[in-house]
Formats: sequence, C-alpha cells, structure tokens
Amino acid sequence: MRIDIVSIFPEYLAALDLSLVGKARVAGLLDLRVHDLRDWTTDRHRTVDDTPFGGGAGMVMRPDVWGQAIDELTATGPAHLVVPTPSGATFTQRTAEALATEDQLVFACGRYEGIDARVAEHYRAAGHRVSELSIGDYVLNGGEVASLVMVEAVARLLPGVIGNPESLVEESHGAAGLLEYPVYTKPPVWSDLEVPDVLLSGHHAKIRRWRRDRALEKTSARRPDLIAALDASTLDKHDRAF
Ligand SMILES: Nc1cc(-c2ccc3cc[nH]c3c2)n[nH]1
Repeated sequence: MRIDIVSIFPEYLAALDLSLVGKARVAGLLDLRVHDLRDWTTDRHRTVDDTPFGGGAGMVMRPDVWGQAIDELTATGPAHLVVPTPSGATFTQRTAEALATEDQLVFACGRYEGIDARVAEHYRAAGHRVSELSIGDYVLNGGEVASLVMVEAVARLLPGVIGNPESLVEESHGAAGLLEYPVYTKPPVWSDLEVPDVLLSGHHAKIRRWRRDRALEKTSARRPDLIAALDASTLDKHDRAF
C-alpha cells in the first residue's frame, strides 16, 4: 500500500518514522510519503489560504493549490482521498479495515477553517473514492493528528506489520466484537494485588473462558451498544449471563 499525507506542517507526521509503522516503511511493507502542501504553491509567499466567501471568521484553504497536489499524487492510479474533519463520518475499526484494502490512500490535512468544499466534490466527480472522516466528537486545530491516528490504525492491519496477527482478533473492536479482557504480567503480586489464579493454572480452556467472560463483562458495562450489535449466533448460553 501507498499512503500520501499532505500538510502545511509535514514535521507533525514525524511520528510515523517511529516504532511499528517506521519499521514497516523500512521493510518495504508500506510506502508512506509525507508532503508539504506549499510545494504546490506558485506565489512568492507560498499562499495556501484565503478569506471565506460569505464572510465569517478565519481563513479557508484554497482549492487550486490542493488540486495541484492531489492531481499529482493520484496520477499513477486509483486513490482513496481521506479528508479528516470534525464534520465527517466516524472513523471506526471497520473503517480502518476497509481503508487497509486500498492500493493508495491520500490524506489531505486541513488547517484554518478547513479545505474549500469543492476539493472533495471535484474528486468524487472525477471518480475517486472520497471519505470525509472524524476521529471523534471533539475539535482539533488541523487534520494532522487525525491522520496520524487513522494511518496507525490502518497500517497495523497490513500483512507483516504487527508480529502476531492473531492478536488482532481478541483486541478491543477486533473480530470478536468485544472490548479486550484485562492483561497481566510479572510480578505475580504487585502493590498487594494478585494476578487471577486461573491465569497461573495452565488450564487453557478455563483461561479462554475466563478471558471471554471478562471481555463480555467489560463490554456490557462500558459499551452495551457493542453487545447489542453482536450477531446473536456468536453468543453461547453462558455468554448471555452478562
Ligand atoms: N475528529 C476531528 C477532526 C478534526 C479536524 C480535522 C481537520 C481540521 C482542519 C482544521 N481543523 C480541523 C479539525 N477535529 N476533530
């Protein structure tokens, strides 16, 4: 997969040089490129914004500069344009799974009051998939942090990026559709708190059952909406006790 991220603060995306995503780039599992939007400006002040039509506070990012950038970056084939915005559809694990199947993603990081609405309209009309996505109901100062979140959530789903793909099933919002069970490691006693005996028993069936019970318990308590969304056939009689 190729991912292009365009921003007027490209250094904001430096975190993607680190850890698993950074290693995946070095290993060639992910072709991730960060670009400075101002590289597509033509004036001496490298202007990317202007005042909003209709009045109002702040500035709006110009469609012509974004058009030059996105045209160049999508010239080699079908790309999915992702535009982070607080007014977008909610980005979820299901969204990440869908984006992870794409050949190329282009993230357009807005600043100021956002990007001229004609940019998304233009690329939809040109046949591109365009997703205006929110990472939650709170307002950031730009699209960079949201892009970091979405790129990490997508990249970790790509083959070879995380060591044990089986862990994707049992983690929160994974294939099991539950929040993940509590995890423990050494020492067996810390701060007068003990690790649950079953986890020290070596009885794998009991451990699986205990973990599923804790996941059901946590999900029922914190996210009953996820329980309601579960396919009933995935819950056995024991499960229904939560
Ligand atoms: N979920 C969420 C996205 C954003 C966001 C995304 C892009 C821009 C551009 C200017 N302000 C922005 C805020 N805030 N919250």
